[in-house]
Amino acid sequence: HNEEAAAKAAASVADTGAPTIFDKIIAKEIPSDIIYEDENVLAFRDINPQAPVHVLVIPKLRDGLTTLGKAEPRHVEVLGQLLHASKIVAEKEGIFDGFRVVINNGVEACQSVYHLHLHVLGGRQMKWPPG
Ligand SMILES: CCNC(=O)OC[C@H]1O[C@@H](n2cnc3c(=O)[nH]c(N)nc32)[C@H](O)[C@@H]1O
Repeated sequence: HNEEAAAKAAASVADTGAPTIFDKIIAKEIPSDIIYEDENVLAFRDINPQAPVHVLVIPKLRDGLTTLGKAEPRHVEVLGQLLHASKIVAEKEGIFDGFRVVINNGVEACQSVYHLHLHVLGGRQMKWPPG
């Protein structure tokens, strides 16, 4: 029970709505290996890949979307755009026949950057259940 309380406390501290490193990537203030970009979405390689292909797909305008848990009806369009962009990334990366899309929500899910992002993973045999 203590673990749960600690995780909840950590999540509340982590999810402050403060700017994140992803703002600098969106603004092209720091470099990233961009795989796909349109008006609303940016997809770039993860700096610490957990598979041969590991790409992050994020909304360019955060609009309160620090985590999936903060999604509101006004976010439905961009949530769909993120999923569609994930499919485009899988096609571009040649992993269409085997890819995983992961959203980590909160500290217990190991979310570390509080700007909603989808992980597109592939290029190796995945396991189930995930850890
Ligand atoms: C651990 C999963 N939970 C999570 O929250 O994922 C956040 C993801 O963002 C990645 N990342 C962090 N900083 C940077 C950065 O400056 N550049 C890039 N290209 N990726 C970054 C990190 O490796 C992690 O997989």
